Amino acid sequence: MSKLRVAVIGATGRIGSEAVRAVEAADDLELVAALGRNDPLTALTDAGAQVAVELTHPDAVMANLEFCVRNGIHGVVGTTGWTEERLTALNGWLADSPATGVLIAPNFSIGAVLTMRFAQQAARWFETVEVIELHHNKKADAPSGTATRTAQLIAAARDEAGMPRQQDPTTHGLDGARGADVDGVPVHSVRLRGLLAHQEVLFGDTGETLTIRHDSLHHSSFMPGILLAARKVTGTPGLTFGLEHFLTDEHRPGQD
Ligand SMILES: NC(=O)C1=CN([C@@H]2O[C@H](COP(=O)(O)OP(=O)(O)OC[C@H]3O[C@@H](n4cnc5c(N)ncnc54)[C@H](OP(=O)(O)O)[C@@H]3O)[C@@H](O)[C@H]2O)C=CC1
Ligand SMILES: O=C(O)C1=N[C@H](C(=O)O)C[C@H](O)C1
Repeated sequence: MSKLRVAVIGATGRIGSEAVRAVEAADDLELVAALGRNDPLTALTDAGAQVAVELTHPDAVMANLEFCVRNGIHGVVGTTGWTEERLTALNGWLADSPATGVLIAPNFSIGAVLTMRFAQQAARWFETVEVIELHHNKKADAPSGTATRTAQLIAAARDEAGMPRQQDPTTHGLDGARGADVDGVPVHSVRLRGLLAHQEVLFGDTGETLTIRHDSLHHSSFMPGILLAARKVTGTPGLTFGLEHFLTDEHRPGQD
């Protein structure tokens, strides 16, 4: 059987370099291009890439994806910085290329996907909730894409349950002391040398708290999700947001 032809954009980066190794090690995938900042996107079409794994920077991702979609190359996207406006632009390109699929994953690690799921479940049972995300000190964006998505999912679950916005009685404080407001959920960002990617979702109600914590200790935590997405995206036209949509029981440990 012929191998799926995969390219990595952002191949010199922290996660991109790990993705290059993971694709090279996969029996059913062939790494056909590994692009750094100065490489032309035409290297993707020249190499006949079927899937491009995009792991760059919020400033670069849109141009890269526009090129991919317009050339019928499926996208697996880990880069952060997604807004409604950006998603609308991407959906416009996809409408002109209906056979092409793009998966955007705020987080490729199974633990982070489950954290978001559990947080959604807990959201309707606690009056108050805050998110703390902790990352390495070279990270370009804050809050993290994962924390933003987590807060959005919590807010949606609260809305669905008819819960009011949280009240914040703080009247005195320094700017930023209460974090960023994502749909009414405070999100706090820590940047610390030595960390990689971590998140706590804290719920509180009368006399009790619940903390859901996830730690990515190595970039290898993201690789099974990236490989799964590369394999599935070719058969999933249009935009998919969140790795959870690609996960099935067959991907559990010991199922192969
Ligand atoms: N969804 C997920 O599970 C994960 C997502 N991420 C996200 O992936 C992205 C990359 O993270 P990370 O690897 O830590 O970042 P790095 O800075 O280590 O790597 C970024 C890569 O993109 C390239 N790049 C940066 N800016 C540009 C630009 N303007 N044009 C073209 N190429 C550019 C860099 O080239 P150069 O080396 O020359 O600067 C490098 O190859 C971030 O958005 C991060 O949040 C990260 C981990 C997991
Ligand atoms: O920059 C990182 O490192 C990470 N970025 C993603 C995010 O912003 O959520 C995913 C993970 O947290 C690692």
